[in-house]
Order: sequence, then C-alpha cells, then structure tokens
Amino acid sequence: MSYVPPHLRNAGSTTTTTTTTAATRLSSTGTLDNNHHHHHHHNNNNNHNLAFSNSHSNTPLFNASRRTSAAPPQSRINAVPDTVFPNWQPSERVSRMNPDMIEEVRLRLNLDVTVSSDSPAAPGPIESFNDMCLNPSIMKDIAYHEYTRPTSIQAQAMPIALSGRDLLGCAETGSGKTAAFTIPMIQHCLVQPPIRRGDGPLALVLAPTRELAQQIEKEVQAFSRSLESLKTAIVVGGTNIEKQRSELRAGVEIAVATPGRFIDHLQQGNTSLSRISYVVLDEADRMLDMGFEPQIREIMRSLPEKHQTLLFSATMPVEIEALSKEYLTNPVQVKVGKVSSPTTNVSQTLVKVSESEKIDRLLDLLVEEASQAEKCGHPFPLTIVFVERKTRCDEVAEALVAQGLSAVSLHGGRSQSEREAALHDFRSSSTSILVATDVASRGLDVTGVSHVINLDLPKTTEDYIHRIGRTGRAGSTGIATSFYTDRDMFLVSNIRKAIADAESGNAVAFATGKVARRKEKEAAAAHKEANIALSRHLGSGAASINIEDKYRFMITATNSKREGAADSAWDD
Ligand SMILES: Nc1ncnc2c1ncn2[C@@H]1O[C@H](COP(=O)(O)OP(=O)(O)OP(=O)(O)O)[C@@H](O)[C@H]1O
Repeated sequence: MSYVPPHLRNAGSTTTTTTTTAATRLSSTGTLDNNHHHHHHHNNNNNHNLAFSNSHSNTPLFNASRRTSAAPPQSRINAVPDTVFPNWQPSERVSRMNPDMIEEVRLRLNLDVTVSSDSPAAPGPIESFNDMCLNPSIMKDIAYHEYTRPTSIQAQAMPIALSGRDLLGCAETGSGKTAAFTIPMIQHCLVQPPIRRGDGPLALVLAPTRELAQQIEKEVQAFSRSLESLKTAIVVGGTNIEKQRSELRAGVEIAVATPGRFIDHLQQGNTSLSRISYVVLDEADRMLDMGFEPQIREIMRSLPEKHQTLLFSATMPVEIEALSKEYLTNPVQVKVGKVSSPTTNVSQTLVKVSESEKIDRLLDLLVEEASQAEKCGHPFPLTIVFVERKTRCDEVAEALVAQGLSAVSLHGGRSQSEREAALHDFRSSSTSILVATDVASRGLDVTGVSHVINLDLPKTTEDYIHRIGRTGRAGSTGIATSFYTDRDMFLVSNIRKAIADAESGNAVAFATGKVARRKEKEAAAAHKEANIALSRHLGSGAASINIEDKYRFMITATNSKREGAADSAWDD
C-alpha cells in the first residue's frame, strides 16, 4: 500500500480525490468546480472570472489567480504579462556541430536521448558552461562553486531546458541533476517580464520531502547569489506558514515546495499559478508513491498554457511515463547510463544476520570503525544508518549514543525543528552518524558521507538505489553495508545481480514501478512458499501431508507483518 499523506486521509472515494478533500475545506456546499478539467483550454478571461467569482458553486480547488483583500481592477488582472521563451542559442561553436558529432559526444557521455517521431530533434549536448551562453551573473556563481564542467546529465539536460523544451531526465544518484534544472530555471526567470507585488512565482519546483526542498532552494540561491533581484521562497510543511505567506504575497520569482503545503497556499490565495512557466518535479516517482499524484495533477492541469515541465529522478518507474505522457509536450527523454541501477561509485556488501542480532552487529561494526578511525587519526567517517520504522530510528540512535558514538535520528515523527537540527548537525559533521527512515533516502546531498548502512533493507529496489546513493556522489566513492534476513531474499538476489554486474563493468537496470513491485512481492512470496514446502518436505519426510493451507497462513502472516509501511513514511 502506498502511503497516504495526512491531508488526504479519510478522503471519500472518488475519482478526483484532491478536489474532494480540498473542496470540502473550501466551500461549504462542497461543490466541485466542474470546469477545472478544462482550465488548460480556458482563455485568460474565463480563468480569471472563475478565480474571482464569489460563488461557492464555482470554487475551484484553488484560484487560478491570486485573490487579494482589495481585489485589483479587472484590467490589472487581465494584464498577466506574456511568458517569454527566449530564443536561446548556444555558442557558435556548438551550433555548428553536425548530427554525427552530436552522436559522438552523446556516446562518450553515456547519454541516451529520445524524442517521439513527430517532435523536433533534441538540442545537442554542451560540454562546457561557457558554450551555454548563460547570464554573466550565473557564470560567475558557477565559477564560485567550482563547477568546472557540466556532468553528463547537465551537458544534455541544460540545453534542452534552456531551449524551452519539456524534459524527462534520468541519471544516477549524485550526478548533478539539481543544477541541471536549477541553472536553466534562473536563466528562464531572468528574461521574463518582472513580477509585481501580488503576482505568483515564475518557476516552481516540487520535491517529495521538506529536507530535499530546502536543499534545492539553497542550490537555487547558490546560483543566483549575484542576482540580488531574484527572490526565492521555500514552501514546506512543519514551518511557519505566516512567513511563507508574506513572502509569497510580496512576490517571488521561484518557489521550491512540497506539494501539500504549496496547495495550502494556493487555497488560501497566498500565491497563484498564473505566471508559472517553468515547472520541475524532482524525484517525481517518490511524489507519486507518497500519494501526491492528485495534487500534482491538479497543479499541472491548472498551469497557464505556456509553460515547460521537467521531470527528474534516478529511478523511472512506468508510472512516471504515464504522467509524462499526460503532461509533457514533445518531451525529450534523457537517460544517463542504465536507468534505475545503483551507482557504481559505491561498493556494496551484504551481511546475513538474524533480526535479533541486528543492533549488536551494528554496534560492533561502528565501534570497530571508530577505533580504526582513531588509530589513523581520522575523524569518524560520516555514516547514515537506514531503518524501517520511525520508532526504531530513535531506539537505534539511543543505543549508539549509549555506546559513546555520536548519533542523531531523522524521521517524519520528529518536529520540523528537530529534523532540521539533526540534519544540520550531520551536515556540519558535529554528529557523525545519522539514523534515518526513507525520509532521508531521496536527494539528500551531504558532502563527506562515506558509508551507508541498511540496518533494515528497504522494501523496494528503487529505495535501495536511492539510499546507497547518499554516498558515492559527484564522482566520489563510498561503501554500503546491508544487513539482511530471510525475509529480504528477493531484494538480496537483485542486489547480488547488481554487485556482480558492477564487478563485470556492466551496470544492471531493474524493472521498477508498481507492476514491477507487485512482481517482486509475488516472486518473494513464491520463493518463501517454495522454501517452506521444501523444509516441510525434508523435515517430515511424509509426502502425504497436506501443508498447503498451513503455509498459506504463514505467508499471509509474514506479509501482514511487513505492512508497517505507513509507519516508516513521513508527514509532508
Ligand atoms: N558540474 C559539477 N561539477 C562539480 N560538482 C558538481 C557538478 N554538478 C553537481 N555537482 C555536485 O554533485 C553533488 C550531487 O549533485 P546533486 O545533489 O544534484 O545530485 P542528484 O543527481 O540530484 O542526486 P540524487 O539522485 O541523489 O538526488 C552535489 O554536491 C553538487 O554540488
């Protein structure tokens, strides 16, 4: 079962889930906006009439335009300035590249680029930031951050984004996807007509967790530090909504948000979608997993017609392809290397343990590491320990602290300030061990993390790929140690395949997505069934025993025990 975020819980069963919950919040009559499916095709006038209508029966999920206490005159409302899709051109040198040269560079950068047959060809990759012809301020900030040359995904995704195209981008963890969408986003905003007080943002980035959104916003600020006029807002749950409200109302060029909180602001009329022309869905597959699909669809449906959309993740399950078919226009699909495969920068180890000895084994491992580090005069290497459940997270962190190790815990059950403090301590290396649930598995970029330990293996291959990807980033190397028990056998066989393939120099890609996950579960159950049948058979020697009903019971019992999924989820 996928996790249902709190604001969607208890929603009535309906085809348009979002509108149900939201509409009940918004309108006493609970009537939905029957037109919202057609927003996309509305001309500006209709849209704004709708937005400023006082009739409850017409209340959309959120206003397409911002509602101010003193409603501006209609003429002002209709004057939403036109989005500018700049006639961006790369350097002369790059423009002269012929298709053969482009192919050659793509091959070298391990890039797989596809467009559908009826869309225009994709722009070629650009191997130097200079040839991207960016605003000089951005160039200065790129230099300041010592990015000397684009990574593979950046080389190809940036020209696509800069030329106004839609993009589906997939590249391994730690390969620089953030800058690949951030830098073109800033460039995009710079050429738009200026925002005025009361305008919504020009660009929106949605990410699945608060921590990731905060990190992305830092990156946006990093590449716009020389551009004083460019304002950004971070819009996530668990933090002061008042501050966000006034920031949004004053007007920002870029909003980086988690979907739930952003929708809250739309509903309150603190911001609008009317000027958004650049949208990024980062870790898009996770947002769908978390149950944010209705919110995302609602936002996508309500965007102004002229906009570009970029979807990014290190794993691309089939669900994403469905979403992209619906909301991307003539997209370019960019994949670097094998999609949905663990990064080869991380050496992976599997350790078989029993459930009850896990914590002792972890302590042994870490205490040993600590004494090694001390011997060599190194600080304890930054380590993330992933566990399945929130409660276990605190338990493990406490056990580590009791052993004299420095550890903090990060999970969705902690308050936002605790979450921030934990991550801050870890980022600044004042704490060397972070014990976390999957809330930390996606996108977090902490320099110096050299070890990822899975105390409990995750349920899916995707989560495994993202978790171990917290180390071995930006070309560095790292190690991953995974404890496993009998119940993890299916995932373990996948990991073994990945290890073998990494050793032989081929990255292996796993089928991902809901269908693949169901198959994984079925295969795991079949595996278990076969084992049980075998052990019964060997144990009793009595072939006549009908064990079928018994093991069916055992299988359901184990399966239901594993349904602690919601417990390990988070509260954004
Ligand atoms: N061109 C570059 N040169 C040097 N370092 C870079 C470059 N691009 C990105 N980096 C650094 O690489 C690290 C990883 O980048 P980023 O966090 O964007 O990875 P990602 O692909 O989004 O990973 P994940 O899938 O885990 O979210 C960051 O610390 C970033 O600063």
